[in-house]
Amino acid sequence: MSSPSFSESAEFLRQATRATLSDTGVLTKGQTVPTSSSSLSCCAAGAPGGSSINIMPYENILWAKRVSEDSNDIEITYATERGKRLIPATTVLDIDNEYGQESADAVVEKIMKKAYPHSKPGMSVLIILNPHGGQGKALNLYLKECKPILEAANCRIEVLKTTYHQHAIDIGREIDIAKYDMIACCSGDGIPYEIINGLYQREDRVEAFNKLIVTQLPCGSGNALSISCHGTMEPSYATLSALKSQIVTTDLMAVTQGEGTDQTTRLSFLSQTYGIIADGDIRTEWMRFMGPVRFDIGVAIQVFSNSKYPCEIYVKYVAKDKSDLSRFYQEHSKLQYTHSHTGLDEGDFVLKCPGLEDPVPSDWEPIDPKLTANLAIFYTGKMPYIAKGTNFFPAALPNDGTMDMVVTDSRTNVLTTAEALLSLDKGTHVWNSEIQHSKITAYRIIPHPLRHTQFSVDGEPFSTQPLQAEVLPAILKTVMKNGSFTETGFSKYV
Ligand SMILES: Nc1ncnc2c1ncn2[C@@H]1O[C@H](COP(=O)(O)OP(=O)(O)OP(=O)(O)O)[C@@H](O)[C@H]1O
Repeated sequence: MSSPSFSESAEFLRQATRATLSDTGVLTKGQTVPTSSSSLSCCAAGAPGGSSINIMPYENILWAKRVSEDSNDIEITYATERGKRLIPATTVLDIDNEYGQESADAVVEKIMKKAYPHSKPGMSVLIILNPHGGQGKALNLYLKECKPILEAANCRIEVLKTTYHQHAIDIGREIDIAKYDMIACCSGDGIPYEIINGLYQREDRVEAFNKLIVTQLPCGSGNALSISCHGTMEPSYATLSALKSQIVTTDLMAVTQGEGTDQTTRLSFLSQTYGIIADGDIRTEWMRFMGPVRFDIGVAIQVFSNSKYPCEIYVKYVAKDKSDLSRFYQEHSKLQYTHSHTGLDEGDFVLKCPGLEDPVPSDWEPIDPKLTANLAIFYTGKMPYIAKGTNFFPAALPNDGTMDMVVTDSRTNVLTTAEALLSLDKGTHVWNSEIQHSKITAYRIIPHPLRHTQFSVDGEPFSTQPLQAEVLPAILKTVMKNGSFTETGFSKYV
């Protein structure tokens, strides 16, 4: 099915509508500009005397330009709600020049500055599209929801489709970084993971991470990056957020397995898990046709069968118990996380922890062996939402230099575990006294090879060799709608 082109979906008002600029948007009086009921989109307000005032918020404006050299009328293209998604629309306005002798060009410049306070208009965007993503829906979602917004915002767009498993690693390793401002992954979480790792494997990785913004336009079945950063699962809303939001440099986690020359390190932006959750994902691979619900089923099966995953875990804590963690969160959540960052150097990518062949450092603590002999869930993460409605790491902060760790014991009453898992949407599970929740900078986990299982790193299967991870602070440029992660509600409880 072909998607509506921009000109088909736009609503043109041929006659210029009188308008003025306000602090928050462009105001039109009397005549109605196409509007929507969404607060994110344009909204109409009643004015005294029955005439209406319509507000087109700057955050929805994609482009402004003079209609022609002979006219002072200004054509504005903006995102407006249609059903559940945003589409571009265009209107022509005769904007009051109440700012002295300003020319129409100066008014256009003013609108564009207000429309793009955090980013460059007309970015050069490389779309990495996984045609199999989201049970095969990714291409259609891109054409219908993302492309019209990108085109209306005058982005330079190049699309690369992945044609084999891990293709995006090769793309990240080989692309000409000079050509792009942003890599937008029209996919699930697998493609951003691969792109980040491809960039990491480049000789010029410092330049690559200094230059490129990596984001997700949610077209997969797991879209944690978009939910955590854009606060939405809707690709058109995420596209608007990708173009407009503040750039934040987030921490990543370096995950190492193997020793000496066999050592491999991968970057993880989301999470690593071992035990029930990893098994729930891996053992239900065959249920992929069911979509995300397969994961819930997998976890429920493991919880109710009281599965345990014996291992040893050594941790470098920053905030071990819940009260330390609350204090740490209060201090760090107030910090400003946005900055334009071009100052990385090779030292930022060098691992600081000893290799797996070396002893665990003396300032790392073992988790109680009685617990790890009966481990149910080991989960470390950097982003709050690991799936829609799953607020697993509500205390996660973009660049606090830590990862959040959640550990549970299979000896805990099944109903207590189930209750904790049922409160994942609110993120209140971390307050359950049976759940260990800490902020850490590094860990080593050594599974006891008793059963056939795997680690899951950003949703990708990793073998059950010993695994070590450490935080690489503030190295990935991404965009976050409010300059930080999507609200989790954690601050209400600290
Ligand atoms: N053309 C392709 N053929 C086979 N595998 C592919 C292809 N393109 C990408 N992949 C693989 O698909 C996997 C999942 O990608 P992605 O996260 O985008 O999709 P998803 O719909 O969220 O799937 P998942 O349910 O696995 O999270 C990645 O491991 C990636 O390497």
